Amino acid sequence: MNHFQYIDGVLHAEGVSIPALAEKVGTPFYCYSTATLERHYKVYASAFDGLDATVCYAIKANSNQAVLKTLAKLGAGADVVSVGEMRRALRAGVAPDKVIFSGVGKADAEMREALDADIAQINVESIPELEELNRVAIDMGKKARIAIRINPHVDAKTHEKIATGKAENKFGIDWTRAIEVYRMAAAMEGIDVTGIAMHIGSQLTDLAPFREAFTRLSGLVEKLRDEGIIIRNLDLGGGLGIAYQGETPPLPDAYGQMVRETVGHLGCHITLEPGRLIAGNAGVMISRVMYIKDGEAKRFVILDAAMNDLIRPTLYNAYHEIIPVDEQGEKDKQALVDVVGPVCETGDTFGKDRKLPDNLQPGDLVAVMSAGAYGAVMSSTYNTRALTPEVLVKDDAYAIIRPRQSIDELIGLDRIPEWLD
Ligand SMILES: Cc1ncc(COP(=O)(O)O)c(C=O)c1O
Ligand SMILES: N[C@@H](CCCC[NH3+])C(=O)O
Repeated sequence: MNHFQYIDGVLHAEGVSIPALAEKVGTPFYCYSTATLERHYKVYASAFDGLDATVCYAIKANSNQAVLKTLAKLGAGADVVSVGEMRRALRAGVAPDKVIFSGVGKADAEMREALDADIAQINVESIPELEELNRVAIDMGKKARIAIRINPHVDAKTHEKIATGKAENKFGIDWTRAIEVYRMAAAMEGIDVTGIAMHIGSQLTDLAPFREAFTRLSGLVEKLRDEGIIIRNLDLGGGLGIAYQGETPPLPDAYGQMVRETVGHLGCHITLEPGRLIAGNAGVMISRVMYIKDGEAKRFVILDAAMNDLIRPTLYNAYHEIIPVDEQGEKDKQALVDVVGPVCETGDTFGKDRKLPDNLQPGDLVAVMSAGAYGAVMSSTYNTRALTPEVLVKDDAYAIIRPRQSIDELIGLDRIPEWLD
């Protein structure tokens, strides 16, 4: 069930009217549905029923404290990639033993804080990082529980900027060198080898690359066992895609079945790190039309949101459906327009040749759909535009979970060196 739908002629988020919300919050803003977040988490988690598995939500997708708390209350763990994200997860109430620290380059201070917090596992991505973690752990008189992230050299068949499992990608240790690096890690005083990790990319719409990668992973675990290196935790990463433009990605149940088939026999604890699947379709970005400009070649709909608010179309040529908040407008869609923002870049375009109503007016609201993941978290203040506010709805209630930043506050962050005074 979709929790963003037309009720009495206007788009609602659960029981909350979007135009009413826009009046109160101003535009643009992000709006998330609690019911959708919860449903996605539960559907995903239940795909692993009967397995010894933990769902560690990849908080990079949407790390607002209120979103994290919503998921933490359902029992979600967290996959974090910086000390900032780790603090967010712990502050939102995620238990430390359900926190996994991923990422290609962790600083000493981040390793120390992670060891102090006694989180479940640190995923190591290179030999130098392993050596550094060993040094830090010995210095602290601790043993770091680690997994080594393996790059399986599998093409995830996704956008090149979000594929992570190919030989030319910076992520993980080549699977061909895995045994050698595990031997090295097993001999280190400050390291406790507990797991193996993999994440081959994001927005995958086919199970085949996962199946290939996990089969390779399973072979590695068996080889490591032969060497006397016991792997207790398999971290399978995230990556399952969502529908942005009619894609039909596999459902979580089919993914869960494939996990059972490829690695179920190993008897390991399994960690999963979904991000987009949980948050993507649980959020929309609401924006107001500022101007309609009829150019010689095109009609442009100029929104008050821009690439700084939602970078995905600019960065990945990503498709986000754009719909009028007024239902009659949705029925009358016929004009082909380019939907753009006010930022001074040609790439500040949310969609080209999109169908919107002919009579769309300045002041009308539109919703940019599927914007709950990698939306607000990737926003910036480019063109000295304040960060976009975020709103969470639950039934008929709403809460502003990140207020609109004032522009003066933003400018006030700069410091003038004394020689300019
Ligand atoms: C290590 C790791 N885990 C999990 C994720 C979450 O991916 P997704 O949002 O595609 O589920 C990412 C991002 O791609 C990642 O790098
Ligand atoms: N930011 C990307 C996903 C990156 C996944 C992180 N490893 C997107 O918006 O599609």
